Amino acid sequence: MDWSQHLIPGSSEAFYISDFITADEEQHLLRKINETPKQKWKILANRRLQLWGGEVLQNVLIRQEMPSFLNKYPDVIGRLKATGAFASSAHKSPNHVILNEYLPGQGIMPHQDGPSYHPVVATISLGSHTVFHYYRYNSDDSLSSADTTTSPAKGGQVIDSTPILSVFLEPRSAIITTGSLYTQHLHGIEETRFDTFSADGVVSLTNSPCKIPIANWKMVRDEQACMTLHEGGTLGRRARYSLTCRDVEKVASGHPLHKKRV
Ligand SMILES: O=C(O)CCC(=O)C(=O)O
Ligand SMILES: [Fe+2]
Repeated sequence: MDWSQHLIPGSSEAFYISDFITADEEQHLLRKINETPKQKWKILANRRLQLWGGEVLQNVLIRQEMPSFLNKYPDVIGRLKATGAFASSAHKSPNHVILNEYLPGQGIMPHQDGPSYHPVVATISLGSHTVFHYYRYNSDDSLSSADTTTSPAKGGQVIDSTPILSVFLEPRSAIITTGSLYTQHLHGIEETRFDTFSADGVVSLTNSPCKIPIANWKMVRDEQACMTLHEGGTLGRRARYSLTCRDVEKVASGHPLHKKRV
């Protein structure tokens, strides 16, 4: 993988790959996601999610088999492994996937992913674009916080509401976040039904008058998105499904792979 070609301008730790999966693969994944049994969904206050590869308990993965739509067709896991992004992680490959569903108007508050994972995350977007922001803490004395999968800032740390880096994620793209962008910063998606852009890749934030440059706007391929980013305009969000792929460094031994632990 020629990483320099995918490096997001303004960052040395985030990489954007458009069309990481094909439109046919995306349709297949969306169909499989729709067909998963209801009880596989975990219902949160403002979105639903599924866990694949197992559950993480006290930073340890209790393994379950990956579904074939993640490691056979399409072989998302193998393709991510082949990029080399996980070359220095414990298993040299993601072993855990969170599938998040965002209906229009849903998002995820700024948070850190916590210490269970090797500090590389690959996120694949399906079904809709979104705008993804990275934030920093305001104070220097910020403790490195989260001990769960997605916990908001804790312990009185103040988050700077102006993102340090903002990216446009097309359906079928992958974004790979590494290093201090993972370990020291937060990430989140605003809760909005529409994203409003002004010319040359600038997005309006929903909760403040701020306008923020989209760092990867010149890397976007989709024709309509490209035009909107160039000329300004509004893009409505559709239902987005994201695959957040990571390597949980500690894996419990001695548990049969196929049996779910209760
Ligand atoms: O949906 C996304 O793109 C981000 C999800 C996320 O940050 C998480 O699951 O920790
Ligand atoms: Fe996250």
